[in-house]
Amino acid sequence: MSYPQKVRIVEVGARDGLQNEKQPINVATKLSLIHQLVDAGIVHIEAGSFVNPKWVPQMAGSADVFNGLQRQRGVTYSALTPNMKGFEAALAAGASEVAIFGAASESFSQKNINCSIAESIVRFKPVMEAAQKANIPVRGYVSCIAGCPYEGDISIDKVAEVAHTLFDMGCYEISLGDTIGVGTPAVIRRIIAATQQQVPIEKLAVHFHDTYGQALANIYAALELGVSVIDSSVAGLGGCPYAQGASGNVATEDVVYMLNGLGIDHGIDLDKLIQAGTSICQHLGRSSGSKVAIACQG
Ligand SMILES: CC(C)(COP(=O)([O-])OP(=O)([O-])OC[C@H]1O[C@@H](n2cnc3c(N)ncnc32)[C@H](O)[C@@H]1OP(=O)([O-])[O-])[C@@H](O)C(=O)NCCC(=O)NCCSC(=O)C[C@@](C)(O)CC(=O)[O-]
Repeated sequence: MSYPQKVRIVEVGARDGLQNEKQPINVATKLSLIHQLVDAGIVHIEAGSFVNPKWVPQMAGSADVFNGLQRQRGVTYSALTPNMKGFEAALAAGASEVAIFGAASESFSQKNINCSIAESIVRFKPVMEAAQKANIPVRGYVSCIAGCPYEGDISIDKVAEVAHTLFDMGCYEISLGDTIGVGTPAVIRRIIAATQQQVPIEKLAVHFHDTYGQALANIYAALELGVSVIDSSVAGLGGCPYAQGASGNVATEDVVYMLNGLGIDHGIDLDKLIQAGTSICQHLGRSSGSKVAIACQG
């Protein structure tokens, strides 16, 4: 079986991971997490989100996070931007990349960003144009690829269609999100096979939540198909505020351990990564969601 020789990890712990936390997390803690992750070798990190703070209070301090970064050369510090207001704030804060986030589910789109899928595309267009003018790369997300917390089953054709629309608009990469972690490898294979008819496989990333314990198996299936970009969250932090019951993203430590076993290059120091996860878990007063971190720490 052939896999990509090299994988890029997109670390989403500081955004997707922390956005759902009920307890306040100060800017210094977020910065410490981001700096530790970069020190561990992460080169692509979602550092925050410029959304309505009434909707996602935990991301309210994102401008301060961006302003406080000790930026390292070669590291991408990205932010979610659902509309022009978010984009302008991200630009002012110095985000090196932004992400627009759509969905393959109408109901999820309404709950998450307060508009239909078609309306979301209309809102994204000026963001794309402004980003192109400012030379800021734009990543695109498609949520609910394998199921929706409100509608259940989602058409694979819809996933491929939304992915194609975002790619066609100018997103350099499309991240396929199994927001509630219901996918299994056979389903994920079908989704990727259909989507790669519309978006080249090297432009696809996978973003799997581990709610049903399927994330690593699904990533393995994606690797077999040639996907080489994986979103993950240190210590398996996270969940989506608009997807009841969604647990964290797959833990970065567990992905790195699996990549090590497969001999796939990723550039991350597992010990330092585990340390970063331990620090944030201690701060949050909870145990790690990474099986590898738990095993390595006895
Ligand atoms: C998208 C909006 C803003 C639309 O919200 P809206 O209510 O439709 O926006 P609006 O344009 O009608 O404005 C209403 C109010 O929101 C404010 N507003 C408008 N835009 C912004 C902005 N950018 N930043 C700050 N404030 C903003 C605006 O200023 C106004 O304030 P008011 O006059 O009432 O005081 C809202 O629905 C929202 O903030 N939603 C939160 C979405 C979110 O962050 N979800 C979690 C991330 S997505 C995710 O986790 C999934 C993913 C990506 O990880 C992949 C996966 O797992 O599947």
